[in-house]
Amino acid sequence: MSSTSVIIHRDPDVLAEAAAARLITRVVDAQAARGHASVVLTGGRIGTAMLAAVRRSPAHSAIDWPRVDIWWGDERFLPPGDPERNETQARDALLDHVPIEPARVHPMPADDGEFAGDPQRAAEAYRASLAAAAQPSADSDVPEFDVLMLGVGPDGHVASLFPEFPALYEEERAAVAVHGSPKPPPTRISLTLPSIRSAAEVWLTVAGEDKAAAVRMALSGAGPTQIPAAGATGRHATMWLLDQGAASELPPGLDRRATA
Ligand SMILES: O=C(O)[C@H](O)[C@@H](O)[C@H](O)[C@H](O)COP(=O)(O)O
Repeated sequence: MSSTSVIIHRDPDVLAEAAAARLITRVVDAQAARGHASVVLTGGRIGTAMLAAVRRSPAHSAIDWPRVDIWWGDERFLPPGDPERNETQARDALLDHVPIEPARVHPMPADDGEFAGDPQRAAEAYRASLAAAAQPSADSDVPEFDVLMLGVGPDGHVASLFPEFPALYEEERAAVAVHGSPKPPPTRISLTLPSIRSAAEVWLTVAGEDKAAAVRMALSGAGPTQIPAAGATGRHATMWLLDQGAASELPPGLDRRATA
């Protein structure tokens, strides 16, 4: 049975720091329990700010970084090293500053080499990477993700799953190419809802009043086709980590303030 928690922080900076502390603790606990940890990163401002907060935290040394696997929930299909790529921003914010094993960082392919101009083939390759890392006994085509991080757009999108887009209806493939994204750049690769839902915990980290309506709808029963964030639930836990702006339209009873 999955639980849903809503935790509200004063502002985006406190949200990023608090989410970073929560992530450090969750990774340390996962490593204590099963010897390693598998984390799925998100792009976007708050997702990247959170990674920078992990880097700044002295507690990040409590993580056994060589035993962490890093995946992505989505990626902008751009050339390697493009500053707009989620991988580039995650490396700048955190991954290039911790002793992580390069082979355990699994970026989605860039628009380059054998994948140049072919996001479908890039998505296929990422599906193969996910499947190769899946536990044979788990009868799954993705690894056991301990924490899957997501940002949320004003339209309720998560990863690169946008309202009414075909990728939302994908029930088989773990990752797909997305064309015509309303959020630039237009071509992306994204995990699908079944992959997202396979994670033990899904954390939706959301800041800003422009997201308040999407947050309200997602937590008030909207369907995932209209509000994809509504479909982003974890097997054991779904955590909505919000700042006061993103929480400003929450219905009564869903309003649990973590800080004044
Ligand atoms: O590649 C991306 O753009 C992200 O994965 C996307 O899903 C992002 O998380 C949301 O759009 C929220 O972005 P902000 O936190 O910047 O509002």
